[in-house]
Amino acid sequence: MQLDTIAAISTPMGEGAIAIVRLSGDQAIEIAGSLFQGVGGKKLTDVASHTIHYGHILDPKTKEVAEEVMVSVMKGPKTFTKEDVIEINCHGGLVSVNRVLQLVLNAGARLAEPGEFTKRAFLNGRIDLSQAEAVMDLIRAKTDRAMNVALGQMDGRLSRLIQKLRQEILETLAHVEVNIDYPEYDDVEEMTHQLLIEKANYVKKEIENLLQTSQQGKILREGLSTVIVGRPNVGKSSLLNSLVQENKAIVTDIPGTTRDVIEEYVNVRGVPLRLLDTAGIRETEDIVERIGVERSRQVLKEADLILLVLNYADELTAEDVNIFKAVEGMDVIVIVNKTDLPQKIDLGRVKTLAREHKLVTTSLLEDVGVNELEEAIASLFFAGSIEAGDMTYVSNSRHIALLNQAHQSIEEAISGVEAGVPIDIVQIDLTRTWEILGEIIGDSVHESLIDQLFSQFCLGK
Ligand SMILES: Nc1nc2c(c(=O)[nH]1)N(C=O)[C@@H](CNc1ccc(C(=O)N[C@@H](CCC(=O)O)C(=O)O)cc1)CN2
Ligand SMILES: Nc1nc2c(ncn2[C@@H]2O[C@H](COP(=O)(O)OP(=O)(O)OP(=O)(O)O)[C@@H](O)[C@H]2O)c(=O)[nH]1
Ligand SMILES: [Mg+2]
Repeated sequence: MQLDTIAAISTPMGEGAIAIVRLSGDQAIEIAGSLFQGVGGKKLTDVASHTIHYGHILDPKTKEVAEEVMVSVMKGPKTFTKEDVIEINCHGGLVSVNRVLQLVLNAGARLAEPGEFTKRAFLNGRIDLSQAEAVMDLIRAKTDRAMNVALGQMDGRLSRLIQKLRQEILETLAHVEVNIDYPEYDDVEEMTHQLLIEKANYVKKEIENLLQTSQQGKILREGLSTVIVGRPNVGKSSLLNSLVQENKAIVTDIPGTTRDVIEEYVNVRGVPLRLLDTAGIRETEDIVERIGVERSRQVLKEADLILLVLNYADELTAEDVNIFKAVEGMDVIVIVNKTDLPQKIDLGRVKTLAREHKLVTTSLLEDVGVNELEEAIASLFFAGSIEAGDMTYVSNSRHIALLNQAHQSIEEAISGVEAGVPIDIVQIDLTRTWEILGEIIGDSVHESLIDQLFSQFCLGK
């Protein structure tokens, strides 16, 4: 594929030890060579591939030294984009790296769009779409486990599975075709039906298995949305601080301290949590606090896990009971906090209200019970099973949506065969399933979708 030469800063925009301007395309080496002055006059166009060279970038107009650099020269196709790639390693700092980028653009490169390097890796056949999406997940991974899922997908784990299923469908279609072409055998119709049902059920089951990993996959990717709720002053913000092991949320003895929802990511025994501290729920005249309480109620609805905090040193109130009602049917851990103070709460009643939910007592002030709470969170979710390293997880909502569609169309094919629908109609459903699965790996996707996906990447990636 013939594409123009692109360039961008591939390191974060800020102060760093080193910053990289990356170029990719036919003209990459020539453009960099026109600006580079190496030791002893060596030319980038003459050097061996996959070598790095010390020298200076000169402004061609003034002949002045713009930067002291190391330049990597990598000739395609053994590069990330499969094109010629140049990486100019500059001193960190925005001015220097921007100056080099400007010179590179003046010398004939075009500023890359966000994700355009990875898009080229895709267009040139190095990676498929689900692998490219994994690159993005990798950058955004917030925990080790999320990163491992992304690495697995980048490695093509999901792609291989999808390809296997597509191959299965293709072979089935071919088989059916042959049977139709030789209808002189008596039992051909019977055999075709049986084969179709068998194969389609296999594919359906595999799709279901994948979809089953999607909840955990999504949790690994985005973190388990965990909302801390409770009346004012029970210790919700103290709990957030204790779990993230930092004073992120303001804690005071004034009820109504937290007004807005506070969000923090934390890894609790390998379970990635997106932890949300909320304003204490109560009736209030204070306008700001009231908005806060309303927000608390809203985030509650989208939670995967509720940490419901009660005060050990206070009697249960109607508000506490209301909060129990608001979280009915959700995954809840009940935390009775402030056990260092004299007991006023009726624990028997708490147990009745908590029903099957886990109950943990804590004194956040004295750091008691936090271990038990972490244990409860971990056991509630992965039950250790996530450790199984070579699982394939589906975590991307685009993939999940496509798998659901594929599942529906394969079901239609199966019920079609069972209802005695003509084979050519069934073939259409199977072909459709094959196409939908292809969209996951980018085999049959529209260009606008590809553009949209890659535009979500960082600039320079
Ligand atoms: N400096 C730098 N670091 C980087 C990248 C980069 O582009 N530049 N990457 C960019 O995201 C990642 C590494 N990803 C890469 C993937 C494949 C190839 C590559 O050239 N593969 C060839 C050659 C392998 C070989 O030497 O045999 C190939 O598979 O054909 C390079 C980088 C992370 N670190
Ligand atoms: N004695 C005791 N005090 C605690 C404990 N946990 C928290 N506190 C104190 O209780 C007060 C309220 O704690 P916060 O964490 O701000 O409570 P909150 O639920 O976030 O309160 P709002 O944001 O107002 O809803 C603070 O003075 C904390 O230091 C505990 O286990 N024991
Ligand atoms: Mg608070």
